[in-house]
Amino acid sequence: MKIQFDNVQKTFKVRNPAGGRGAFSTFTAVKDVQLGVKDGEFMVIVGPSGCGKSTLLDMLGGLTKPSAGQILLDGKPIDGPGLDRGIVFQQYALFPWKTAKQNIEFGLEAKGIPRKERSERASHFLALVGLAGFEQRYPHELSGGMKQRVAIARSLAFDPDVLLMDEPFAALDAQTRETLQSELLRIWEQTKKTIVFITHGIDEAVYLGQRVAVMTSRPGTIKQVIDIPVHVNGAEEDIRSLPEFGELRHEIWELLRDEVSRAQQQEHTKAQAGAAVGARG
Ligand SMILES: Nc1ncnc2c1ncn2[C@@H]1O[C@H](COP(=O)(O)OP(=O)(O)OP(=O)(O)O)[C@@H](O)[C@H]1O
Repeated sequence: MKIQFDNVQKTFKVRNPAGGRGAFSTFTAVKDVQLGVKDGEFMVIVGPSGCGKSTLLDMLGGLTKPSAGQILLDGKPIDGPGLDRGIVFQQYALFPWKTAKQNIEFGLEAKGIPRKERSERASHFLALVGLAGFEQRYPHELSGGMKQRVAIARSLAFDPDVLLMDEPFAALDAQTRETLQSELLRIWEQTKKTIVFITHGIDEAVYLGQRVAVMTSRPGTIKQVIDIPVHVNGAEEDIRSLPEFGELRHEIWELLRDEVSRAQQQEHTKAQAGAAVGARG
């Protein structure tokens, strides 16, 4: 396995609603997460809001550590961020004062890559994401979709083994999102990267993933992993209208439906408890 989540748990210390000194308790965001991702695999993680998807990805990126269990990358426990993993977030995080090309070159410079190679690599990856001819544009001169393409090109230019994507297309309009989804599949086929992609979107999960891991709501854990047959998962135009696509979408929707209502119930109970505390205080 390229990546192995081994009984991973993450807890946070949170303030109690009643307040006061020492009024902290432990909140379990994810627990018992057991999941393997194969080398070169496109794994999608889908789950209700707040179930711990970003927490899992942050731990994979080495931005935070598991409270229990471990995450292995190539058999070694992850111990902080590294250039072997590239992260693409929902927000583009580009430097506004640098052009598209300079945004990519900047990271490569920090990696010690010579000027000529930096320039070649930046142009190559901008072309790969469909932005040839836009090298000299500043972020404010690019659309949301284009900015996200630059962010993806920047991650790829580092040549990481693994690409971690946290709802990268969530802020885009539907048409741009679909275009970028099919481009991402094309790029994945060309580069053979291992991709872990997080989303709320069921269609997006079925369209992109070779496997889709469905999470439970609080505490987040893996409820089921669904295999997506090769012919359903592909860059061809009308894959979304295949009956199998609809069946898989429905299967995941049903798995999620119970979780979403459970999460809503939890919110409701929490709100009532908060109101009771407020009334007492
Ligand atoms: N630093 C933190 N301190 C306390 N609680 C946190 C912290 N980070 C996340 N959480 C809690 O952990 C849970 C999981 O959060 P996370 O952001 O991973 O969920 P998510 O599935 O990515 O949500 P969404 O889909 O809404 O982005 C949430 O209930 C959140 O409030």
